[in-house]
Amino acid sequence: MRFDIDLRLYLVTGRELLPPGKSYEESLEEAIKGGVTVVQVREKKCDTGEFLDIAQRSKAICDRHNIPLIINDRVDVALAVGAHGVHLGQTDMPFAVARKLLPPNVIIGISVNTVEEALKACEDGADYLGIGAVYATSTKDLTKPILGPRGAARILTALESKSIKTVVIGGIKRTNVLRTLHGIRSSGPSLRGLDGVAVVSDIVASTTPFDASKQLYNLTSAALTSFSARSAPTPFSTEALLQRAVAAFALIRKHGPLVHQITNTVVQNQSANATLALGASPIMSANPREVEDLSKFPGALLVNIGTLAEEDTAGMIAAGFHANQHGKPVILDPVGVGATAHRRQTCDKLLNVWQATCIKGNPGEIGALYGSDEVLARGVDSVGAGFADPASIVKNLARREKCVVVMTGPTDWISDGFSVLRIDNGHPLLPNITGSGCMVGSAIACGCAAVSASAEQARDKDVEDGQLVRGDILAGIVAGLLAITIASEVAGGRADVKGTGTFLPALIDELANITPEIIAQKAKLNVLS
Ligand SMILES: Cc1ncc(COP(=O)(O)OP(=O)(O)O)c(N)n1
Ligand SMILES: Cc1nc(C(=O)O)sc1CCOP(=O)(O)O
Repeated sequence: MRFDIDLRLYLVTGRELLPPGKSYEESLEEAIKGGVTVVQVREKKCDTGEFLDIAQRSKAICDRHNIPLIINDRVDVALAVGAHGVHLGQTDMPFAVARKLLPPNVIIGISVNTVEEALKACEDGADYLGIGAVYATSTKDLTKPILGPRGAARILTALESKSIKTVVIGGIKRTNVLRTLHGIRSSGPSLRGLDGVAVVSDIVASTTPFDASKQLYNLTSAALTSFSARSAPTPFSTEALLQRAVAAFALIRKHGPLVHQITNTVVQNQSANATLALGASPIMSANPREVEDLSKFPGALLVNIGTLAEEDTAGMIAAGFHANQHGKPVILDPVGVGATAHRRQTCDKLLNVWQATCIKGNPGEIGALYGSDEVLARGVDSVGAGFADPASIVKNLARREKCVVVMTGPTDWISDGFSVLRIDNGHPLLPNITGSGCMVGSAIACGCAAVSASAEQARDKDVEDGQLVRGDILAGIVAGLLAITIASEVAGGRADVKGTGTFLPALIDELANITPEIIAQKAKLNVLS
């Protein structure tokens, strides 16, 4: 029977990173007191005698606090100090040899960077996997590709049927740990997530390792507890969702939340006017120097890659990162992502840094993100008849990206990865004005901003709940979609609207005129599953 270790906060040591004046023992003990649940001694530069000495001193501290100790690379050192386990990389002693040398109760963890390595380690009988590197790190010279949360999630998806424990490593910090845990989950039915995170510099390089590990532990523990308490959401009826969406719409007017929009130069003005008409407050800025401050206001962030200027990308990356950190919903509008390799690479980069709350696109854009060529894009537009099975496309992409996916068109298809819904509101003039899709993105962002601001106002900030965003996000998204599509119907039906030129100002007027009652009355919403 092997040790059953709690992997929630796995400290990997790094003596060379200690801040001046902090001893190794002091730092380790403070980190353990803060919440570290397992310690790995990692020494890459010392000889065997020094390694043994450090391992013995670490073991004494860990024993005092009843925390298991793992030794990096060296089976002999692990045996000599009576460690609870050994961590082996792909080029270290082969698993089978280490297994033979170690007592049966000593655990073996294996580093993996690919699905193949993960499956092989499971077959061999490893006790846990260290998946990495998730992000760039200066703690180690990486020789394998950086996985990003989505690459790590692909490994977890391949482990659907396995019971092996997993942690991730590489660049994990207090600022990104929630986003990491939320993003790295299997796309399969089990939705399995990680068992913990392994951290070096965010704890070891800190002058206050107690605080660092306490925060990391609280965030990780709360997130993992919230995942284990959660199964597939309870199914809901069309009527119930409509009620939620109507309530969410009313919150836009009640809170007037800030909607930070990094959007393209073609539509800035009309997106800002649509946001104001709905009752929210737009701010249009891609400047990396101010996105952190903006992320502190309740509301939402919209990232629209429509005119993708080089200088805007840094702002998009930083804005999403800080929005995740402050619990703000992030809406990605991947305009024209199918049109160029640069747009595809940019979306990949964005989605590997931050976790989107909602991805909204036309069929060409959603197909390009999904990796399907069933519907092709011409520039920013979709071409062809659409997907044969749009419900499966939105549901599968939502599961993969851990967010709500909205695919717009005469019918809007929406999924959170569990339910699929459709909305059949809209007017034929809507797609004929430039930037109508971008305004839909702004309306969705307004709905998300409202439910999030309302939930943030109500929550007890002293209790860590492990959530990345709060509020009834699906209802907020549906509220935004219904508001703009219904407003387009009313505007398009007006006698003074003669074509696209008169339609746009009428649409802005009708966005301002729309009420919860009009939404409840005119919604063509259907929950399909
Ligand atoms: C928990 C955890 N995961 C991965 C590693 C990396 O181990 P390895 O591949 O052996 O590389 P080095 O740490 O030896 O540089 C780890 N140490 N811990
Ligand atoms: C020891 C180690 N192994 C990695 C891997 O990818 O296998 S990354 C890494 C260093 C992690 O340090 P930090 O938390 O400071 O980024």
